[in-house]
Amino acid sequence: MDRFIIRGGRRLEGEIVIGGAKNAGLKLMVAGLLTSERLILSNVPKIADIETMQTLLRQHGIAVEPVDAEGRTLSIGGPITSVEAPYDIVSKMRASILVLGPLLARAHEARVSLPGGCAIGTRPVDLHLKGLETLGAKIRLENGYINASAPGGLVGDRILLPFASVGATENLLMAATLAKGRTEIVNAAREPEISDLVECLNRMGARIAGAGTGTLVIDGVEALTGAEHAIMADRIECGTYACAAGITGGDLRLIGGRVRDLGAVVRTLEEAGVEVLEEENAIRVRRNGPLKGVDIMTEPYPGFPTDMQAQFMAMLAVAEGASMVTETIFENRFMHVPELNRMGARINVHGSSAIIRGVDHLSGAPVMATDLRASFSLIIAGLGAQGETTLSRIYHLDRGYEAVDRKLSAVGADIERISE
Ligand SMILES: CC(=O)N[C@H]1[C@@H](OP(=O)(O)OP(=O)(O)OC[C@H]2O[C@@H](n3ccc(=O)[nH]c3=O)[C@H](O)[C@@H]2O)O[C@H](CO)[C@@H](O)[C@@H]1O
Ligand SMILES: C=C(OP(=O)(O)O)C(=O)O
Repeated sequence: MDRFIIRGGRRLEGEIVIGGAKNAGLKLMVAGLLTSERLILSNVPKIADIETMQTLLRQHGIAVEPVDAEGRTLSIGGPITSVEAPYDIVSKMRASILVLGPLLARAHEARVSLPGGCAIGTRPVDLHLKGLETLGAKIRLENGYINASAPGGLVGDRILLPFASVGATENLLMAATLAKGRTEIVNAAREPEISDLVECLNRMGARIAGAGTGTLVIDGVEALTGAEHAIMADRIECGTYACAAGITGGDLRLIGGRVRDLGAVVRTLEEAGVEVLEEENAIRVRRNGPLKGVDIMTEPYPGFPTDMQAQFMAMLAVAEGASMVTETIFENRFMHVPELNRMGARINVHGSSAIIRGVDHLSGAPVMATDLRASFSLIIAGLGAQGETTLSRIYHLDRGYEAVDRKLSAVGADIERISE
């Protein structure tokens, strides 16, 4: 298993190109299930989850072919030959559940493995299922699979989500594009990745209004066409490198990053003493003064994203004063805390909140990654620490971050990937 060795204490300076967003790209690929024509996606990141999604789409009979030599533009489309999403793929990547709505909408049936929980929480999919039932689907759970059918096709209706779930909004939104009549999703999630998906679906001929607001109105159409779409830049990758600049007192230009996508992250960086400057097609982040403790509460967009919580915690471990981080989205997203404490951090968890008492410095240690963002929080800690940190189980990181060692080395970090 590969691992990273990080020798900390180097200031990061220079430019990092932010890749296409994992959490937009995966859903945009799934949108390829909604048409028999070709969907051409560019700015595709080279990460393991995108590979897994290619495997899943091919399992459904959909062709996924690179258009350029590097495979950063993909052509997706074709007839659906299987409506089954098997356990071995879904258990690898929870976003696989998003094929359920599109399969039902186009093929009128689906058999999708239940995803189960993961390291950060139990993560039920009840809102996806209830919403699809509202659109007329018959759903039966059997042998760990969701068996769903809508022989006459889905029919539009009003769906009130009790919580603004990102995945449920996306599943229902895609399903509704081919339903008969009008669907209204109330209390829809407003994450920028959903707006990116809506933009692409509308290019494919869907009729969706309200992107970026809490109410999506979808007028179903007979069929969707092919289209071309560039995946938005990854706001979480952008925020992650901003924390790396923050802990090292660095100065980074994050190419492709957009302030408007970062929501509450910008204000929180500034409160912590990291300056954020908007430039043309880039964000510049730098820190000259001390890091200061801040309080954070994770919330749906435009609030502070749960996917940035672990990275901020690593940075705040060496801030002046205390910080309180409250996690409201997932019930078990503090797995990085014991590892950060092994590096000298002083963090106590009480229920859904963590108190971080800033220490003078962290010290390198062997640590273990538990999930995607937790992995990067340990890299951030390692970059700011004295001495050497070895991070193992980095397959979690490979799910969602491309070329971490290359990007960080190019801006002055001492980081090495050891392949075994
Ligand atoms: C691939 C992808 O885009 N993943 C993102 C997506 O995950 P995902 O789409 O799974 O996140 P949701 O917004 O659906 O989940 C948020 C909370 O709602 C709960 N819930 C969700 C659905 C449901 O049917 N029932 C239910 O109880 C979940 O268990 C969780 O506690 O949004 C999360 C919240 O911004 C991010 O952290 C993930 O990175
Ligand atoms: C939690 C994440 O992803 P997923 O929903 O795919 O587990 C994430 O991107 O931080």
